[in-house]
Amino acid sequence: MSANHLVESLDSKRLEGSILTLDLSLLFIGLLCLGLVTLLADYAYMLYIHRKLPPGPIPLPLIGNTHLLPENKPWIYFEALAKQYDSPVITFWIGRNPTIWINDAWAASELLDKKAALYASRPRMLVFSELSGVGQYNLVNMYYGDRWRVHRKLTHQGVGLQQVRKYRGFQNNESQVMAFNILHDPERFVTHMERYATSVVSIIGFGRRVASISDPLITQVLAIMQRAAELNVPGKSFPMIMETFPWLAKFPKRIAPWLKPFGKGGRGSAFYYALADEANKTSQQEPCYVKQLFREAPKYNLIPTEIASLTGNLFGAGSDTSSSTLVTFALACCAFPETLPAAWEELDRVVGSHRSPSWEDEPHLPYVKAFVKEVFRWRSVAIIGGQPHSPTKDDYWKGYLIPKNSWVQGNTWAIHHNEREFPEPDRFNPNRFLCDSSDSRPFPNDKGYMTFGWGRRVCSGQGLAEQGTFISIARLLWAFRIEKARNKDGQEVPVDIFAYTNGLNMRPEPFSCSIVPRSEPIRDTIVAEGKEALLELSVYDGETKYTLSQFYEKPNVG
Ligand code: HEM
Repeated sequence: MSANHLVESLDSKRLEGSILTLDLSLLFIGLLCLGLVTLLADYAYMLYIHRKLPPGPIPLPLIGNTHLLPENKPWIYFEALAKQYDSPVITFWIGRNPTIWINDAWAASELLDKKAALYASRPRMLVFSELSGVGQYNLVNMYYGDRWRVHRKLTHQGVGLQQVRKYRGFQNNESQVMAFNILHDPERFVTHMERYATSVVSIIGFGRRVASISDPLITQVLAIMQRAAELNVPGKSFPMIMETFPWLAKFPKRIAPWLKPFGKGGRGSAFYYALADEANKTSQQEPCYVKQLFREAPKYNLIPTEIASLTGNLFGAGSDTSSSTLVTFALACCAFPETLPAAWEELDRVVGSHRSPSWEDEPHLPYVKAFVKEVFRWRSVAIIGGQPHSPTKDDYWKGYLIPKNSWVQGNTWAIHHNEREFPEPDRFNPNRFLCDSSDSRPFPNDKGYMTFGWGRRVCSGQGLAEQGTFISIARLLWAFRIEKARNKDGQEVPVDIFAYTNGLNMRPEPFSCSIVPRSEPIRDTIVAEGKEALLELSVYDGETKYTLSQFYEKPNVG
């Protein structure tokens, strides 16, 4: 090759290189422009829709309003937004999705109760439903439709209003055992409340009681439920940030460490199915919910994951909620001792010392009933009304659009915190629920609270929870003086009525209190009734060979 040829060939290589670089730059610029145009078009659409929706902060492209979310307790922030925009119904964009927050009882009733059929569905819930692995196999998450109807019907066969009266015997016994345990071990009152609530649903589901506070159903399952509830509150950290950026969930798990906490999904299903199958084969009890489910399974083509979710929901939806409500009751007693003498007077007059309250006493205990309602209202456990509802077609509220399939959440905190219905809302005041009291105000439903949700998705276990909460609070009020603890110097240890967990189901942060029987005759009655209750409950004694930890590495049950 001559020197000339060499120079020419070098030049042509350089030229080719330059053309390639130019091509790549053009491609890059082209893609950038396309991306920018798409982003602008998408943002223009967001702003266009935003104008039609209930008021709320202007969304940013892609992230919507997510950056505005507080680290903790967003329900307080949404309550403030409703005041700022002077509208009980507001819009808050989670990423590119507008979510609608209802902050007032009348608007909630108008939309979710009066238009129950329209708002009977759930929206897409990436974190709570899809990544958890059970999604549309669980009643709690299901879109409205035939399968939801089947699950709702089956759940009612277990804990519907007709059924729960039959459970009064063992529910009362378990509550007597709770009082007996608290008498002997008052420091661990929270654990005894958890055992009580878990045991009641365990007897219903599996015909087996939870006798010990170290039972894995309490130490493992309840702990995981509480953690899951904390993770599923709208927020800007993991995992909820994936509701803002759903594409983050599309990575293969081996290269996406943020998806690791979701494991293989469905291990809870495998555990609950194993418990159900075991109880179906071994339990001697009737009625026993799992036996009924296995009998109905062929008729409704229930797959194992569905059997697992129907039984698992008793624990997932029923035990933490019920026990947290009782912990709130204890906190209210400590913080508002002035509300107790009226309850004691009523209980002493109607019940006396030689027996504890029964359901037959209920009509004669109006103040205690009002006390229970105020516990449900004051610090409602499902603080944002459980899972969101979703309209099955476009709807309008005061001319504002509520789009089909959108995320519509009742903010129970704001609803129960409204000065108009509940003056001085942070003050625990049972008189609000006495109809002849000057503290009582109009409310859109007869119960006077919205603790159990709305419309067709109203809590399936409401009857069981209300029945159990009444008998337990009546008994604990009758049995004990529940007061602030005292330090070494005899001074009261203050309690903080705002120190609550950040979960979807909230409960008071740990606090110490003093729990002593109100009199010697009452102490004797607690002991006698507790021992008798244990004897009566012994028919439900039993063991399981399964714990949740055995299922950590096992796949879904199909
Ligand atoms: C104090 C106790 C309880 C409270 C405060 C409570 C509250 C709630 C709330 C607010 C909802 C959502 C309602 C809605 O979407 O409008 C709900 C749903 C549900 N609850 Fe409860 N609950 C309690 C106890 C129970 C118990 C004991 C069970 C069963 C044993 C249960 C089973 C369910 C189920 C299955 C759903 C889903 C219903 C559906 O989506 O169709 N809950 N609960």
